[in-house]
Amino acid sequence: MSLNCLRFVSHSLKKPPSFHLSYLPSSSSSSSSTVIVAMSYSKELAAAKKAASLAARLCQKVQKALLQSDVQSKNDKSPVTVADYGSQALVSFVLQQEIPADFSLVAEEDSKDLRKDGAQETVERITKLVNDSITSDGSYNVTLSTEDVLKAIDSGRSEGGSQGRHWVLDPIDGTKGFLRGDQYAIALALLDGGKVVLGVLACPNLPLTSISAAGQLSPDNEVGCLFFAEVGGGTYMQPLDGSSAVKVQVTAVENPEEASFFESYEAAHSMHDLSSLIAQKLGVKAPPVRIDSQAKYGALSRGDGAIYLRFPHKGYREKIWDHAAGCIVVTEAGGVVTDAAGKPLDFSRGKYLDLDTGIIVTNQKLMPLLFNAVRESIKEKAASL
Ligand SMILES: Nc1ncnc2c1ncn2[C@@H]1O[C@H](COP(=O)(O)O)[C@@H](O)[C@H]1OP(=O)(O)O
Ligand SMILES: [Mg+2]
Repeated sequence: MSLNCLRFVSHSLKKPPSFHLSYLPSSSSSSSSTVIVAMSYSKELAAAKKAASLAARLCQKVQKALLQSDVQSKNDKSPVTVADYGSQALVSFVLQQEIPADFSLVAEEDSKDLRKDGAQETVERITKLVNDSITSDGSYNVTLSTEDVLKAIDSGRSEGGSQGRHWVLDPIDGTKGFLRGDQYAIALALLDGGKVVLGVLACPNLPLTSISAAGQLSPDNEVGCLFFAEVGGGTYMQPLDGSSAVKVQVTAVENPEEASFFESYEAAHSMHDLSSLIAQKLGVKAPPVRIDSQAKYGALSRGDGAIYLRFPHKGYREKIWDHAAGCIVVTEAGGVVTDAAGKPLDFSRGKYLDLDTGIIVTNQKLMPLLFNAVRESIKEKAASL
């Protein structure tokens, strides 16, 4: 049991902020009293924030160079490859330094392609980026070799599951957005016993103030948000540069006519025609706000929009790293995240989410209306095929 796990016995305990309560059988076999274990994940949360912020800085550096480069190299996918692996290596390194015990990481990348002939130069670029990030932070007096970096990437090979603790990482969520110069996120969560207990979303290009319904950024708008949430502790947002955090809440909008909705920028990732039908049924007036990555969950958690609709095309299987951090960021801000059948997302079954058709997100008041509109629209769409 971790050091930051507090144990006490109570019959009328109120849930304290930032603590997650779970019930265990009493350690005394003769007693029938209930022992309540209050878990604080503050050390893990601090490590996750540090890891995601450093990875965001690494990604920003690569994206800046990419956007300044000529047209030909903009068509080249290698910058995102380098940033993706670099981000995973860095997050893995920081987490292992900060929380070494029982380390387990479920992450999107592995080093297979990097160990192939011809990849040496890429591995060296990644290693340099990671070492530059470690040096600029100043807390770790080490220089990683290329093999250290490959090993750090490969430590993300865990399968997750319902037992124990597992970090869950998408090192760059929204690679298409990253290449376009738009939104992307570094998404990191912790599972404990199959439940998401903390989540951090670093969104380097998300404005600090609400994004407009048109999704347009004003040129003087400062960007770079870090959202973080711990079970029972609410959701907070702070600038990625580290200044103080503010508590955020999903919108209180109850009238769908006043709601706006988020969906994927990429039509290949979510059926825009289905979300348009749902919005029409609900009476939503605003046009969809299309942005890449789990930045959608972050924006929703602070009330920029009221609804997030995600309906991948047939056959696509959702991965846990694409939703774990976003899900807790929204639920701790008062929102609800379910699949299209109204069931909560189950992160305990390994790398994949086993869900019905799609993911819908909104506040508690709007969910019943949204759920009905989703069911009707899915039926209508199926009947028209
Ligand atoms: N065909 C697909 N349908 C749905 N999601 C997809 C598909 N292909 C990739 N994705 C994933 O969607 C996420 C981005 O969603 P959005 O467009 O809403 O930002 C990424 O994690 C991306 O995975 P990957 O990270 O492997 O590219
Ligand atoms: Mg992703």
